[in-house]
Amino acid sequence: MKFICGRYQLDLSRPHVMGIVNVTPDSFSDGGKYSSTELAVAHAIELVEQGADILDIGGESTRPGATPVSLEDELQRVLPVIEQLAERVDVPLSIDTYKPEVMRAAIAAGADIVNDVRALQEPHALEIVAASNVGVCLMHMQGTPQTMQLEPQYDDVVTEVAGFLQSRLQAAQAAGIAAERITLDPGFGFGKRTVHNIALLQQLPVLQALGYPLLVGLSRKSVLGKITGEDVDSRLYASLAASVIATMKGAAIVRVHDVKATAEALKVVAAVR
Ligand SMILES: Nc1nc2[nH]c(SCC(=O)O)nc2c(=O)[nH]1
Repeated sequence: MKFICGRYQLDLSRPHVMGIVNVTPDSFSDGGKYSSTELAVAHAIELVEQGADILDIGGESTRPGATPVSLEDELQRVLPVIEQLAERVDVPLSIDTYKPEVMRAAIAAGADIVNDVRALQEPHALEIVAASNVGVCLMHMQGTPQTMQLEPQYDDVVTEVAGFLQSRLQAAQAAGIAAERITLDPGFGFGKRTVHNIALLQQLPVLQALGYPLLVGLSRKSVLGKITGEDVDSRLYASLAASVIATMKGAAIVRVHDVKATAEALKVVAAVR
């Protein structure tokens, strides 16, 4: 299964690890010695050394209830990191944003993938991606980061998420984005309760049947906390279990914080799957 993303063409027949690089001032507690750019770049390089196949750079937290970040602030955070990494690492760089202006600037700075939690629904997002040769991840979210966890409701979450992703696929194809440039993502935790997240993981093969590589992000998420009782800093083992389950059920890419542990676990999956 081929994924064309900018300068790269990935063979997704083996599971790939996408390392998370959060470039938000509060994501690196360094006492102000270095800027978040230097720390983010150093962290990203370390993730590649640990086995990251892809880096996902994000300047705005989309966690439930997260405060929105201005366009200027997001650009100032992510562009220097992408520019430096484009020269220093040899893996696809993904920009985790829903803002079309950030997509445009990040692509110009060297991003190979647009990872959009809003599935290119913002005005001009489809055109910006179509005019490039970057890969794209179309993710499902119900509501917005500010509202999505207020009593999310579904009649049948898997059918509804699949239907949304199909509608976004049609929009992407209509805009001229080639199928080989597209991955899909159920958006674990984005407007879903534990029962919904578990159903989506259990029935991942239904989404895989849409015919596109699946990207899954469960790393350290609250559904794992609900299942294990562990807080966010103690969810490595649960995250590894989630990555193994997801890839055994067909996920092609897992988006994680803990790259070395996940890369090793996925070597076993690749040997057995
Ligand atoms: N494609 C994709 N992008 C993401 N960005 C975040 S940010 C929230 C967090 O990491 O807790 N989650 C995801 C995800 O699940 N899929």
